[in-house]
Amino acid sequence: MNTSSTPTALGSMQLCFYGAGSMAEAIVRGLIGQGLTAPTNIGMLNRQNAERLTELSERYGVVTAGTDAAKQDMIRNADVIFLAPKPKDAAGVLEQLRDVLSPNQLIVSVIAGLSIRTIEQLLGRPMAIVRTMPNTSSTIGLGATGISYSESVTAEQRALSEAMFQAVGLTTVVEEPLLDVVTGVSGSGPAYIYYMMESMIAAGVKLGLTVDAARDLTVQTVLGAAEMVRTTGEQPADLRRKVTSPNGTTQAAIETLDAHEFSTGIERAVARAAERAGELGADIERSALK
Ligand SMILES: NC(=O)C1=CN([C@@H]2O[C@H](COP(=O)(O)OP(=O)(O)OC[C@H]3O[C@@H](n4cnc5c(N)ncnc54)[C@H](OP(=O)(O)O)[C@@H]3O)[C@@H](O)[C@H]2O)C=CC1
Ligand SMILES: O=C(O)[C@@H]1CCC=N1
Repeated sequence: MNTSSTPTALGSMQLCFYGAGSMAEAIVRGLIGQGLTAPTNIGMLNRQNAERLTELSERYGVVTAGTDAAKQDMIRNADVIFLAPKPKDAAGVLEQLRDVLSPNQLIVSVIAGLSIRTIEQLLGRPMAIVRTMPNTSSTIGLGATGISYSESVTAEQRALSEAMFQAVGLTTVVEEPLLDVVTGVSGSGPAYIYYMMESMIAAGVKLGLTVDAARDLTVQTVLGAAEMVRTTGEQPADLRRKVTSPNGTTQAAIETLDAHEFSTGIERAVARAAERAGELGADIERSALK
């Protein structure tokens, strides 16, 4: 991935991941793997799972904070704070941060549905906030991240945050309301592909392939199809037509998918995920107004 625009400042900054789950790990692994910062510049904390923090520290060499005092220090000393708890825990986390943050710190949220306005309400003031929607493929540098900014985010902070997410994949800056759509397409998207792969593998096995053969063939098919779209620049629909011989096997399969309303199902799934992101955000907003 392109790291040529990486601000050199990042290497000397302290990052704090508030929440040490799957998404936080995916970003941390990507940042370290791409050499964007040293593990010792990365702090991670969670609510109570000490075993998880030990695992992360052993795996990546990051600094972790288990006690309340260590957590407070880590937050206070951070230049950039990534908010990575589940949406249901977000209001509590922001209330804990309210009196600890200072105005020069940059907040980067990965929390689905949580708006910049609600973050500011819960923090009690406007701040430099980067709202993002990444995905777990950031782990291997192939993430896809949508990004929006609060008004006070400076050009330098924008460059910094885009460089961080470009280090773990591609980024696209969108108007904030569209982040829910990004959630439906690429935030949740890996799960749709995994689900399809599960079905393809199960079908192959049911029809006589070994599990290994069904898995290998499915993985290579998905990888090859994605690379074909990416490298040829052709539309997926055109590439699909090239596989589909008149009255052949693919046509028979696509007709079967159509009979099960495949496209409608995917469209509805993306729209429902986007809608669900809005619902999660509205729930947090209600907590903010209490
Ligand atoms: N997973 C994904 O594919 C994606 C997730 N996201 C977003 O990322 C966020 C995190 O998701 P994910 O990583 O899957 O979730 P996980 O459940 O894996 O991780 C959540 C983390 O938050 C910590 N946490 C919860 N409450 C607190 C608290 N009060 N103080 C400190 N830490 C706390 C948990 O700690 P403990 O274990 O100790 O309770 C845990 O480390 C969500 O908001 C989600 O919307 C965005 C894009 C993709
Ligand atoms: O399922 C979720 O809510 C999170 C957000 C996007 C992917 N996982």
